[in-house]
Amino acid sequence: MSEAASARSRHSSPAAVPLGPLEPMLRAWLPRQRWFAGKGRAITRLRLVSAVELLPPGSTPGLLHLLVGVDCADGTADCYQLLLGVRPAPLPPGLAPALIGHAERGPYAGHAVYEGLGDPRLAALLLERLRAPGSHGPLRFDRDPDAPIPADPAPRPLSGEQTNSSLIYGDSHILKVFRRVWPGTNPDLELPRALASAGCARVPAPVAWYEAELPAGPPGGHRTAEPLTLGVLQPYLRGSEDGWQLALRRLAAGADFTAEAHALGRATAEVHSALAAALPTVALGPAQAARLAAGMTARLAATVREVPALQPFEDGLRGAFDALAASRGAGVPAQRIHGDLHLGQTLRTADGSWALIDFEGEPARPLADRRRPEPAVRDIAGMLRSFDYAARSHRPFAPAWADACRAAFCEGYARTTGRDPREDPVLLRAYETDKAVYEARYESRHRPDWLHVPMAAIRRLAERERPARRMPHPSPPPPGSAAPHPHPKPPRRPLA
Ligand SMILES: Nc1ncnc2c1ncn2[C@@H]1O[C@H](COP(=O)(O)OP(=O)(O)O)[C@@H](O)[C@H]1O
Ligand SMILES: O=P(O)(O)O[C@H]1O[C@H](CO)[C@@H](O[C@H]2O[C@H](CO)[C@@H](O)[C@H](O)[C@H]2O)[C@H](O)[C@H]1O
Repeated sequence: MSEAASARSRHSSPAAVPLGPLEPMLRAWLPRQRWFAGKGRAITRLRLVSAVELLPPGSTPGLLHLLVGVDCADGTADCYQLLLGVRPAPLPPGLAPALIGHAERGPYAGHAVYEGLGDPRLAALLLERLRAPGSHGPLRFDRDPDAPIPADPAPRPLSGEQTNSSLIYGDSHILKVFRRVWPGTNPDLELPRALASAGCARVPAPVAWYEAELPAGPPGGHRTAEPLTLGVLQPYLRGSEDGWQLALRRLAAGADFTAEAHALGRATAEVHSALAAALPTVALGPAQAARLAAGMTARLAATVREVPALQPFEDGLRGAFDALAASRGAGVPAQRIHGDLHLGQTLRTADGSWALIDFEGEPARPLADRRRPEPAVRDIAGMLRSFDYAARSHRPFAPAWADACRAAFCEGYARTTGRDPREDPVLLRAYETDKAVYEARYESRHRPDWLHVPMAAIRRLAERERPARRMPHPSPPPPGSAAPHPHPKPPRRPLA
């Protein structure tokens, strides 16, 4: 792309860049975006944190990279990454759906401003930047020098529900553009890089990435020189299907999923073992267990305020967290984990193996929390909840299917690590409860029609029943990581 090759970039200081004319259109557009986290909160102010023209002023199209601070009436302040295309109005028909608005004054007067990722020319320019690393104002583009990136593959935006925005390039690579950004390396770059260095092939290895260095830090963050991770390019696993879609297809066909769940348990265990070997681990003692339980309890209280349907169950749910604090941690290892593991974060690849993706952690949690070591059971609880989600999205609800998958997943996990997660029932129940509470808030904010799914789990988890009765008792752990293990059988009793 000749434009890209010859492009200069211009970094303007916040004071010099007029967000003013763009502000009204962005105020209207931002809350409509799937990735906008401030839904339901009134925006009080937009602030320009950084602006870089990635093509020389006057280029057609122009590409404006913005970091925009969004202040809300409830006192929250987030920072979002926007890539805006700028062209003289009107937009070509193919770009019409990407329109954000028309600038009436300022340097872009008479221009249409649109979602730049929807423009193949601008998407191609972004890849060029990643192919030829270097700095553009506060933006720094990096790549793994040993990993080839093809020139000019056709880009297309990934459709579907997403926390961020992704572009697929010629079916060979996928670029995730983070939307809400924080100071500090995003675990979705940090952990896959660590896993790649450790030789773990279960996770696509980042081949290029870009960051921003803002000496003053963005709004809502500390004043820090820590870079903000903005995007990661990784190989696209062509012909793969995500675990959620696969599970739903199996359910619709009345088919078993336990072999896949078992293999998924093994894949998860492999990733956990590699992360534990590559990055620091700590043993959970009384103070850490109390801190974890306090965090879960606080999250429950905050969620009850936001989702009143939870209120009748609050005491029962809190019991799971009290039990965690009372367990005093028991020396359980805490390590870096995936942090938001569910079926939609798994890909069954063309060769039939499982890969894990999206190590960002729960998008609503502060980055510092997400980068803290935690018991691996947190991920296991996430996946167990996901089997329940799948079974509940099927009519009629298929509890035995979910139970069998949950048991198979734990057995697969145990086969690789030698420890069955069900041997830690207090921890597992606390994490499952915390996840269901998170899901209630997530669904009430993003997909109210789905709220009944976590609510069903909440009713079950709030019963003050002994946790050991929740899942079939594990078979004795195999005497070594490589020990053969019989194929999992469905439990006799449904869990729901
Ligand atoms: N390496 C990959 N190969 C193939 N598809 C991928 C890959 N990474 C992500 N995807 C697809 O993109 C979707 C969104 O990716 P994800 O990392 O979960 O983004 P987000 O954080 O925005 O939710 C996934 O559900 C999956 O379908
Ligand atoms: O966007 P992410 O994939 O990072 O994760 C968020 O969205 C998920 C939904 O898309 C949400 O997952 C919940 O719904 C799934 C079914 O759509 C289900 O498999 C998960 O178990 C359930 O938690 C996830 O919690 C949220 O962080």
